[in-house]
Amino acid sequence: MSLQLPEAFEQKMRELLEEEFEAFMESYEQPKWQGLRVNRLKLEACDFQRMSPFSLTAIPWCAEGFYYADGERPGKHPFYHAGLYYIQEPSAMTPVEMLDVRPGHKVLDLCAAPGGKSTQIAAKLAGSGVLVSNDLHPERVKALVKNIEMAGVRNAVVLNEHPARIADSFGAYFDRILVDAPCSGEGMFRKDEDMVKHWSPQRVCDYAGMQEEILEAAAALLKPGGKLVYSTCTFSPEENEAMIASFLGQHPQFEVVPLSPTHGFQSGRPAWVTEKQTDQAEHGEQVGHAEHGEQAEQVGQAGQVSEPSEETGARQEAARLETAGTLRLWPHLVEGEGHYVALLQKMPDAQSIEQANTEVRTASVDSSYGTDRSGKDHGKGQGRPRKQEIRPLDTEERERWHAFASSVLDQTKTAESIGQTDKPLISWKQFVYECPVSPLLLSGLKAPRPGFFVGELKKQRFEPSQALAMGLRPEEVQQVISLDMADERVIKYLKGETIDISDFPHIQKGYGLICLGPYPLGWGKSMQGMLKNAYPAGWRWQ
Ligand SMILES: C[S@@+](CC[C@H](N)C(=O)[O-])C[C@H]1O[C@@H](n2cnc3c(N)ncnc32)[C@H](O)[C@@H]1O
Repeated sequence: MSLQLPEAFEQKMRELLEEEFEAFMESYEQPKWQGLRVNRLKLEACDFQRMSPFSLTAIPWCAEGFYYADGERPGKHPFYHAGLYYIQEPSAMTPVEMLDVRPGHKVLDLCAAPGGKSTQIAAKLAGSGVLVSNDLHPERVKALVKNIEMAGVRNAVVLNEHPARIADSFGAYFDRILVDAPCSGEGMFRKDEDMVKHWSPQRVCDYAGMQEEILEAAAALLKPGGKLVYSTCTFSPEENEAMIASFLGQHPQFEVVPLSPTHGFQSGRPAWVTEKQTDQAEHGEQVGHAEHGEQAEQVGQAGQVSEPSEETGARQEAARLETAGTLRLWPHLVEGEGHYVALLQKMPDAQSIEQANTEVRTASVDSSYGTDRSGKDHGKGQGRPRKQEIRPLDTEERERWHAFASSVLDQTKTAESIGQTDKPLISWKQFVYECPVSPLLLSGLKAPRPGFFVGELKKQRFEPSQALAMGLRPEEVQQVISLDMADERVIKYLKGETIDISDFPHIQKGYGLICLGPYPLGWGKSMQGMLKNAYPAGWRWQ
């Protein structure tokens, strides 16, 4: 086997898997599975299948998911630039499939970058409701922003925050929460050899600490009756069943919603939650990280650990058994990499522990991320991120927006629907967003995208964003230049070149939406039969 696995990992898996160990190890000899997920904000899976140049095979657990063949490069295709699909590892499509997202829901994706699952959630919301996508790491947030914009999502806010700070601001606001936790990544060893290099038993413990903190915030952010999916791409019981058992032990208002082990998935393994781990959870010393809440209360003043009560012991045991309703995806049993998924529900009658912060504060965001049309980061090169007010557009700014909307968009279809009372147009510096939540909720939070990025206020005019182009349908725009797949101008446009559009005589001076068939690629400005390219530098065909 060319892949050299850490000895301690191999030994641990041998002990856990017993007679299944050989089959598990043989999976490392097999090629990794590659998948893409069709973006239903743009088209139906069956329509994509008809026009796809790739050899697609359905992924059984995701109606929009397909395997593609080795050697194919869907990331290097104009369809990719049109946001028609997202390249996603097949097993990674499972957590959102289990989250039961419906249009109108308020959904939080707490560990979202680079955005595979956020774009999957957005497709399930179908433009109605709210998606808040968060990630702690600023560099990864840039990719998250781009992927959400490329998918044409219009109802998302992107945050770059500690989950506890989001909980302070939003309280129990969300119907659905995804915690796709940072983890030791054992399930990705076949796909990403870097994960192998960085693995160690200590890192498993470190990740367990992070996961517990993230789950604690998620618990406060979920509405009573709401559902939460916790997922990892690792095998270690400490980060999976033991994490869920410990969480349930401390949060009696939550229960596991059992998931069916179909498609070759396996049930969670309560037997792998060892007495040692249960004791650690009960006594508030989850391996390698800080104590929290109820656990910490059990540690006496002199640091002595008190015996858990009979009731606590029974609760821990019940919690351990509940993990049989969670799912494991094994690379030797499914056509995908290793994953773990648990679906939890907050009891409908649970008291909302955290109330939404109703204080009226000056809304402000801290932004140094994301790109404008020139490919520059918002706020980049201006020193450290600065705080500035989010505010509604003033009358003169609104006029600039309306002048743009009435000359470029089809007002009957769009100008009416952008910036209405439930989603006000707000500005941060010169950038304009349609905000799908009350801007007060974003007060003091780092929000690289406090909503759908519509464009920029420039001197005396409004310049539309790439995000707006990707979020529109051609019928919402007055001037559309629709090119066929075979047209060499498609690649030229994606490379940022000026293109000749003299064969579109009806196109007048001004903004036009360049489309690949009916799917937007970006803006251009036409003048005398030529189209000046407005495709952002960071998005261009390489
Ligand atoms: C497994 S990855 C998420 C993948 C993503 N859900 C997707 O489908 O594209 C875990 C993410 O958690 C982020 N992260 C790490 N610690 C975090 C924390 N304390 N709060 C929020 N996000 C965190 C990492 O930056 C990483 O992007």
